[in-house]
Amino acid sequence: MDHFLYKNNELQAEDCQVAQLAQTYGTPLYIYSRATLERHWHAFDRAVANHPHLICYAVKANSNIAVLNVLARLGSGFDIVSGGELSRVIEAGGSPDKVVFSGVGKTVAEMEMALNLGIHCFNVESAAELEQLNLVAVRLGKVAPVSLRVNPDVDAGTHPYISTGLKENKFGIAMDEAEAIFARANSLPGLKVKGVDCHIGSQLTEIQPFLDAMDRMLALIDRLAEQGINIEHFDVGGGLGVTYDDETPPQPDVYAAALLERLGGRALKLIFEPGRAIAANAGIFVTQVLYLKGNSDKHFALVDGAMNDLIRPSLYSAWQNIIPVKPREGDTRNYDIVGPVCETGDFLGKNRELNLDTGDFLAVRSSGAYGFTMSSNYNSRPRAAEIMVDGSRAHLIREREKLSQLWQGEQLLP
Ligand SMILES: Cc1ncc(COP(=O)(O)O)c(C=O)c1O
Ligand SMILES: N[C@@H](CCCC[NH3+])C(=O)O
Repeated sequence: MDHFLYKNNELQAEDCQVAQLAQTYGTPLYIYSRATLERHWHAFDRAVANHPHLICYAVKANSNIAVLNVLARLGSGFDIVSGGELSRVIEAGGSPDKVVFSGVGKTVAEMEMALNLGIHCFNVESAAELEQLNLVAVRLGKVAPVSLRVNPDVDAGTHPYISTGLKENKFGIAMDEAEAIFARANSLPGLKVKGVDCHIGSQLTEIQPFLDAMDRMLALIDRLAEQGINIEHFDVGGGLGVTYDDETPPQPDVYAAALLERLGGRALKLIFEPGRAIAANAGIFVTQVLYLKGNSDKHFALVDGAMNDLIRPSLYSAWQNIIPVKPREGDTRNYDIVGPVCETGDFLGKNRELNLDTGDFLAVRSSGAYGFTMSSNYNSRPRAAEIMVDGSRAHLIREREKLSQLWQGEQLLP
């Protein structure tokens, strides 16, 4: 069930009126639905309920502390890519022993932090990183649980910028080097081999690339077993897509059932790292029309939200639905919805048929993932506020940035 629906011709966020929220908290504004976040997480967890598993929500999709806390309370694990994300998980009440640490460039300080907190597993992405992690662990008198991220060289069929499982991408260890690096990991005193990991890309709408990757990874796991290297878990990564427009990605139950079937009775624990599938449709981005302008063939709606708040349309030419918070009767016009940033590429959507007036609120749907987390202060614009609705209640979970925060920490020369 969608928790952002019209009621009496007004957009609601759960049981709250979006227009009222926009007036109370100001725009641009991110609004998340707690019920949707919980529903999406449970959909994943239920899909593998009969198999040993851990759902590690990918923090990069939406790292607001309240969002992480909602998921931590459900018992979620977390997939992190930095010390910053790890500290957010801890602040939000997440368990370090359910954290997997992905990323190609972990620093020594981040390794130390994660070892001292006792995370579930490091997803190691290169031979060089493996050696570094071993040194750090030995120095601290610890043994690091490791999984090697192997690049299965499959085409995820997604946008090139968010495809990660091809040989030409920077991620993971090449399949033909994997066995030797596993053997090396197995011989190092500071490491304990736990798993195998892959992640082939984001916003996948077909199941086949996941299955192709899985076949290659399972064949590797079987070869490792022959060498006496026993793998406890298989981390399948994230990447399950969502509906932005008319895509029909598999639902988590269909996706998980297909993976479980491929597993063929192997007693491997499965780790999932979904980000977008949990957070994207749990959020909207609300912006207000500042000015309408146009000429005989082009109409622009200048809104107070911009590419610094929501960069997906500019960066990936991503299409996200833009809907009026209070739809008007009457004729529509073809608008480009553009922000105040001084870039031609600053748009939230192009060619949208809408009936607009100055002061109207618009909602950009599916903005709960890779929205706020990718925002910036470009043009010295303060970051938007974030709120979470929970039934008829709304909670401010991050205040709009104040102008003075934009230069905090910067110093004049003496
Ligand atoms: C290693 C890893 N895990 C999980 C994710 C989450 O991906 P998604 O939000 O597509 O589920 C990503 C991002 O693509 C990633 O790089
Ligand atoms: N930020 C991307 C997804 C990247 C996933 C991170 N590995 C998006 O908005 O679609």
